[in-house]
Amino acid sequence: MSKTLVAYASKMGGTEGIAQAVAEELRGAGLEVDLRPADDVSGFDAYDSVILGSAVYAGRWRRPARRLLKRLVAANSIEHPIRVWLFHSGPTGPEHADGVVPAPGDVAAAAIALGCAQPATFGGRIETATAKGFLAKSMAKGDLAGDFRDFDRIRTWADGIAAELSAPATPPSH
Ligand SMILES: Cc1cc2nc3c(=O)[nH]c(=O)nc-3n(C[C@H](O)[C@H](O)[C@H](O)COP(=O)(O)O)c2cc1C
Repeated sequence: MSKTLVAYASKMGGTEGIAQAVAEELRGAGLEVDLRPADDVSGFDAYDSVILGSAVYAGRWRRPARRLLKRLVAANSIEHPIRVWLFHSGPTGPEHADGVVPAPGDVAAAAIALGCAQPATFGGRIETATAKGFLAKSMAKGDLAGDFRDFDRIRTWADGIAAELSAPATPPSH
């Protein structure tokens, strides 16, 4: 039985909530799923598919997600092919939340190496109750404050992955 890893790097819990929703959706579709913080993944032997997501801070992925992505590129091989989907969460504020955040260069390059799609962008969250650090706390009082995670969109994205993972493998065409 194939198993899917949903891994995430989150500082204030917003991206963790997205990863939880993705994992729930896949489980609801009958798939076997492990949900883990990116820095708590020991290896990929048990998985034939991985969904990796990170919060975006100052235009970059969080370090545990960057590290895991590098390990994923190294682990993916003809002997053990791993199907990969990426997402990131960041934009907040009514004017930005639906926008696409381009993949940081290292992430874009890794997606090409893995042969997977560039990361899907989901809106982020900055709220007083969960903000960590001086900058986030002051942003939580400004125009960008709020929870802009669209869980319908997130679940629809996860449903698409579940459908791909559940589809019978296509035989090679000759
Ligand atoms: C200091 C700081 C810098 C941020 N930089 C970016 C950024 O460069 N791009 C972006 O889209 N979002 C940025 N954000 C928004 C966060 O990505 C958003 O709040 C996200 O939901 C945080 O995820 P987390 O709760 O999983 O840590 C920033 C937020 C803070 C507090």
